[in-house]
Amino acid sequence: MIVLKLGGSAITEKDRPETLDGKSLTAAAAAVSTAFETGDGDSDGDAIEELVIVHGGGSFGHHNASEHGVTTTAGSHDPAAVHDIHGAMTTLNEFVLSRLLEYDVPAVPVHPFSTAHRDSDGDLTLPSQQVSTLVEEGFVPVLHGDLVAHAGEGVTVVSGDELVVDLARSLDADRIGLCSTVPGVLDDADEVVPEIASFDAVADILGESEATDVTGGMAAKVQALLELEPEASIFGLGDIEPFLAGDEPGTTVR
Ligand SMILES: Nc1ncnc2c1ncn2[C@@H]1O[C@H](COP(=O)(O)OP(=O)(O)OP(=O)(O)O)[C@@H](O)[C@H]1O
Ligand SMILES: C=C(C)CCOP(=O)(O)O
Repeated sequence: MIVLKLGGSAITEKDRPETLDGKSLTAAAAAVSTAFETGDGDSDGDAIEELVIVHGGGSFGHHNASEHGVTTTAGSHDPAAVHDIHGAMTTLNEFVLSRLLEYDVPAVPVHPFSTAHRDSDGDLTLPSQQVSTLVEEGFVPVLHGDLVAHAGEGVTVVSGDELVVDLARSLDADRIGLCSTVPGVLDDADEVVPEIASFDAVADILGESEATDVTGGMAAKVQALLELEPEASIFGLGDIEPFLAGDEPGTTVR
């Protein structure tokens, strides 16, 4: 079981509201298709059979959430905000799904707003039975960063990264990959840091996203991945194929 996140910064023009990066999305869909269908998808030469995709927001969702003052902790009770933010994410989800379908990946949508919630401490509950059943039935579920019902706050944002971590646990994933617009976590000299084992060791070089982002950029990503038992890789668009083939491109978070 592989959980792969297509970062919003990789598949959209993150600094231009609601603008897709069509070329990058096509490259991502082609790479997933190669691994899923052709038989050279993993190190044994077998096609990948169990894959869950999560995508982020990029220029869809973050701008809308920022305008409405909604973050992962600060909520809203305004139905217009819900339609605006969730609507932007489902629009992007439609783009992602149709591109994957064009490449014969059996992609189907799962919208976290309709299935997940947070309690008053902000802890997320994301039922995974629907996702695992879809996988068993041969589909590739495609979830996305979204809004979720949040006790005491109305609705708050759930990032794709948080969904990845939650799904990796509940689905007992073997491999976790986060594709972003950077080739990995970069040090002060813009070189890829090959391995991260503690947050303190890299806290000084980790920052937020350069574009509008309500979920914390690279720092939040690394922090979330360090909580996981299995290793996770952070890599750029060109490394989706090697990752799905069994390599550990970019930065490995252990
Ligand atoms: N040390 C670092 N190495 C690499 N990127 C960093 C670093 N510090 C901050 N960043 C920023 O983090 C961004 C990646 O995080 P971001 O949350 O934008 O990625 P994403 O998951 O692809 O997008 P989204 O959150 O929209 O899904 C990079 O584009 C860069 O601007
Ligand atoms: C801003 C929204 C609604 C989702 C953000 O998801 P992310 O891009 O994975 O952080």
